[in-house]
Amino acid sequence: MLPPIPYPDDYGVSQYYGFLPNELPLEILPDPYYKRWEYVVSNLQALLLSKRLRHTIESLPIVTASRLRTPAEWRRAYVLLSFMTHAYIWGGDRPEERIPPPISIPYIQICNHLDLPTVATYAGVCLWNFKPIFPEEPIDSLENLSTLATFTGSLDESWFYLVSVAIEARGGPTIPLMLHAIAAARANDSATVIECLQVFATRLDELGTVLQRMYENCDPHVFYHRIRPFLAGSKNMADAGLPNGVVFATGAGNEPYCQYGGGSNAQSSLIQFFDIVLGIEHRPTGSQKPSDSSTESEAEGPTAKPPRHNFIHEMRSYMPGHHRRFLQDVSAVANIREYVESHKSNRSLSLAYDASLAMLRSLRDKHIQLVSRYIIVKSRESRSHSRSLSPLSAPNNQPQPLNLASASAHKYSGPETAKAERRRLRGTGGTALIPFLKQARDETGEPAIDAWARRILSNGPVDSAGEAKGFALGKIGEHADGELEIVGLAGVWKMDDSEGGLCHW
Ligand code: HEM
Ligand SMILES: N[C@@H](CC(=O)c1ccccc1NC=O)C(=O)O
Repeated sequence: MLPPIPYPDDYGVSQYYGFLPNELPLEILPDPYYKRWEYVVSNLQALLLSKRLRHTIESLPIVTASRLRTPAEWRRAYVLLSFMTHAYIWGGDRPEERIPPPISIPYIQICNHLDLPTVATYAGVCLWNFKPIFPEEPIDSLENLSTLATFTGSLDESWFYLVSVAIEARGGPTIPLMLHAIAAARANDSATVIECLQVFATRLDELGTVLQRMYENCDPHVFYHRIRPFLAGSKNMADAGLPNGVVFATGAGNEPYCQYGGGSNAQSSLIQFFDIVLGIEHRPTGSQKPSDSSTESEAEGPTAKPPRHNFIHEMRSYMPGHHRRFLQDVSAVANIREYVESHKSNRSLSLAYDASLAMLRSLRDKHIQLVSRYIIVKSRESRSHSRSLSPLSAPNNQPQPLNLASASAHKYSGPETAKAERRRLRGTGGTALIPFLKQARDETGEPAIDAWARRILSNGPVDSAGEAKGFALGKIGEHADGELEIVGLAGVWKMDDSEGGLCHW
């Protein structure tokens, strides 16, 4: 018996808005018991700039989660506590590692309830932190979206979150669409699978267009120096002044240090849903695609290495529990890749599938460009700027603040070492940025390459013009020395007999 195809409503996933809540986020908690949280968050920017934020939070009366009622209230409370916690940690001259009881106590309760870690995740800053400008109009357009909470009060920060909200809203309808495709593949209804894949590819293409609207209102300088520092977590933050992580002090005594990665769009269940339905596998960062023979020995041999860090999978533990379980259950039924591979002669099916892969890959390409402009370029600029200032030219010759949020995204301490730069160029989860993102992009094209490789091996590769026979997305050519080369979605592949066939070049 095949497992049932998950029904989105059972997991708090909307048929229309996907992982955005079906009911709009609350703009305010209705119970006046929580009014002080609301006051603090609505004045966050002023409290931060005037350096009154920490004292204000320390002086709050302790209120617990006991009066939260509806799911929307729990989500609003998570947003409020996430913003307060990050403002508290990063909103001073130095980061503060001890979170005081007025926020620790309710934050732990709320996160337990929602099955989330005690850190500002993508759900807290994006999914549950928006409102439509005109409530009767659709939320899948940036023109109709506004944010609820921000650290800086800037349009740049709002826009940074809202681009993701618009992507989630525009991508939401692909969830029922692709679940329908899974059901159609089960029923061997290839015409429906093709139709769904075609609509899916078009939608993915639209999401790329929305992604590129980031440049319109989010300035890379503001992002890198003013916004990003507040989104940092407590993991790998020694350079920023949190060598051990943070402690959520509840008054019980002996509370442990904990370390969590900061917010990241890698925590978006929607993007992971795309990978899952298309059968895209993401390997641990830095590991090659195993050949059939090497898998076994790697897993079981006497010199078996411990499994490597798989950042994308780890990010599922930063998703709300319901969403994480939805992805798990969709993984158990995802059959499209297998269906396409077992119907190789159906060219329309392969084309529609490969087009979806190509669109998702192109989304990742656009994203890499965004990361270069918003992080890599900005971080290099800061480095050359700090080189041009000698440490002795600092005002009053005082040690410079370690704080990520008030100064810039890395500490000022004179010329930076190569090691420090490498560290800084890691994402919120400590991944070596560009290689990680490029690997994720390349893995997106792999199922298409696999399908080509198999077809080539069984059918013979090229026609007289050196073009692939009927392959839309790759070109196959023969070099003068007789070597076969395929320029595919994921790069260049060559036939190498010593490697046992087609291999990535
Ligand atoms: C200025 C805007 C953005 C910047 C600077 C940025 C930066 C990053 C960074 C540094 C990572 C590496 C993982 C980490 O450490 O967090 C990442 C991952 C990721 N980002 Fe973004 N991001 C931005 C916007 C977006 C948006 C709007 C999307 C929505 C499609 C997105 C989707 C992803 C995904 C899916 C990953 C995981 C890697 C993958 O699956 O390819 N990002 N981003
Ligand atoms: N990973 C990004 C941060 C990031 O993408 C992000 C963080 C919190 C909420 C949303 C995010 N992404 C895009 O809207 C960074 O390292 O700067």
